[in-house]
Amino acid sequence: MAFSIPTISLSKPKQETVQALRDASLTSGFFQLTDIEPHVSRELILQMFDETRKFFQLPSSEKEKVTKRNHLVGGYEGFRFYDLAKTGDGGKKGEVDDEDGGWNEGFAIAPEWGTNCFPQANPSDNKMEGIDAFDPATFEATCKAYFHAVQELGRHLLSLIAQGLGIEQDFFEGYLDHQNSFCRLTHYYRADTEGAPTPTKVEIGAAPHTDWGALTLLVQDEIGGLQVYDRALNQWHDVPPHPLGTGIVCNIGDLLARWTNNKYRSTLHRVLAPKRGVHRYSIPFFNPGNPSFPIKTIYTCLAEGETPQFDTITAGEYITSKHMESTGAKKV
Ligand SMILES: O=C(O)CCC(=O)C(=O)O
Ligand SMILES: [Fe+2]
Repeated sequence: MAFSIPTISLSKPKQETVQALRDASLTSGFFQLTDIEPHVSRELILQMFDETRKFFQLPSSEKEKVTKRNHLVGGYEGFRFYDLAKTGDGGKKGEVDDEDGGWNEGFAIAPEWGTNCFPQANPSDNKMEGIDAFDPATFEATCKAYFHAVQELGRHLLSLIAQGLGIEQDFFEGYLDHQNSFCRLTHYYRADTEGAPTPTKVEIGAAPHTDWGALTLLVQDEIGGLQVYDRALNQWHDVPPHPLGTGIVCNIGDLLARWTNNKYRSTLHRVLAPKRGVHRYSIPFFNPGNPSFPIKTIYTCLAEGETPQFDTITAGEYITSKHMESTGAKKV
């Protein structure tokens, strides 16, 4: 079957959506959601992207004041904070120069982490010539509103996914009841340095990787660059952007693959760097979940006589190990 990333409308009858989510999870592991308006309004997405752009336009010295201290708090992550190529089979494909990955900077937000990860008001520092003024209070309020809207949509989708797996609708509630979900506002950029040699290999914004949690919900702007790996044809497949605010890209993460004995696909994906001088913004929402929740193969995912491919592990153990692989960070 040809590889495709299906579009799933949230305005269809529930049973149809449950089936469409199941089919997509079993095949590409990626789908594009449309008709999201009752859950996350277009206006809120546009506002969030506006705030994101203003934040990243701040001078580095301002952004660095809110640098992320460890993986349990939010904050700013400078260029090349993560080396996703180290987290799995992503870096081994030989298409990418080792030195040429990770042309992105990020800001991780999670209201549960408290407010001290957000920039504090300091009007004289937070203004740059020629660009819109950055107002920390508006930034924080928008981040929180956006986060809560996407978090609730994620919860809704996981209840539909549970139904598609033939298990109790609230199966994932225990995973979500103490969630460590976060959004990573992301800015992809590679300066257009005059006289720089023409790249001989693809330039990478985010190295090939799989996502670690249950389900990722991503809003990307209209620049494009996200690609998904088609194992059967051994080639990369573009995930075309929708007009900003009208769609959300979702993908199954490693924990759902483990829960389902690898039936639901945690698919390798990457982001090409935008053309030099072009800015790209995207905002993924990740839900790594309750750290003490056990990730044990779901009984409906084992045929008679089939054995689990993975040992039971807690969500926290898995996510922490991935975080450490990708950043070289010490356990906190
Ligand atoms: O920016 C994108 O399109 C995808 C980013 C991504 O895959 C990630 O942050 O895990
Ligand atoms: Fe990803």
